[in-house]
Amino acid sequence: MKKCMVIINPSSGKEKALEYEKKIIAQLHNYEVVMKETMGEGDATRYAKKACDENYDTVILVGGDGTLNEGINGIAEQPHRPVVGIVPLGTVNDFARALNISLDPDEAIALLGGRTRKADIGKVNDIYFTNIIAIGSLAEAVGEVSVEQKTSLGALAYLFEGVKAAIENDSCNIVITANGQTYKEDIMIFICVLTNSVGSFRQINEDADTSDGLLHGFIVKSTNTLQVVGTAKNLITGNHEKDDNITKFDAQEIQIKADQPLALNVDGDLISQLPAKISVLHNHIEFYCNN
Ligand SMILES: Nc1ncnc2c1ncn2[C@@H]1O[C@H](COP(=O)(O)OP(=O)(O)OP(=O)(O)O)[C@@H](O)[C@H]1O
Repeated sequence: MKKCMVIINPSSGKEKALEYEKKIIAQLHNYEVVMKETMGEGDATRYAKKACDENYDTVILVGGDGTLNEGINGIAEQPHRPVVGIVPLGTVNDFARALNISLDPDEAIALLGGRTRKADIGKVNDIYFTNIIAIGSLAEAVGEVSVEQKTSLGALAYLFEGVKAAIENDSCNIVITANGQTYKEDIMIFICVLTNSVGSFRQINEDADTSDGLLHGFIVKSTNTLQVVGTAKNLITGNHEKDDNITKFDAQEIQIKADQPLALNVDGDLISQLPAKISVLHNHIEFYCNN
């Protein structure tokens, strides 16, 4: 019988994640299912790695983008990589959106065990990511949103922190190298994205596909308070070309350094620091999805 490990973060989904346990087991009735509950940081990584070591066929990650990122970090390095299922219970769920997985948990559960598609996985230094790397004061502010804020405010928590950081407008100097070209910029934010869903905005990186083998980089220059709102709007609505403060490029590898200590926001959490080497692992993991 095929083996499936279900990794549930009970703190996600407004703390209702465990309610889906029975439905997942019913959906995967032809699998031997082992349930694991995370207690805190690193658990999803450890359980997912164990599933690879023990040749599980499938790993289901039940939680938000944080749980997904941790699970992928347990799988990406391993020679045997199970098919991954996602039950998205986060506030943003960018990767699930990009793979066309319903944000309705019941509909997402109905996809488990069905059609699959391979997707690219990003690597920054020795950490893996599914969706985004961000650098700059805005990226730091978003990374500092607490689990409690997200539980009570949902996506608004990100909006509050983002607006606060944009108004304070702390800039930083970074050097980015990609495709043999070097950009030395005073930035408000730099983002490197794999998919077409960025903080749930779908127009920023509309043409990207989860399996295009590319990193999509956006350098947003630091600007004066008057221009900040216009530039943010142009970024969000995909009007990059008409805004001199935004430079967009695609690459397979990006190197970034700075002369000051700068945190790296990886899939929504501050978990590393510059310097960074970012690369893409093409079609590296197979996911249950609707495509
Ligand atoms: N039992 C638990 N109680 C509290 N926190 C937990 C528990 N298990 C895991 N965590 C933590 O939850 C975080 C991940 O939460 P989640 O999956 O909701 O992602 P998220 O990044 O908060 O998602 P989103 O931003 O989309 O809401 C990780 O930091 C992890 O360490």
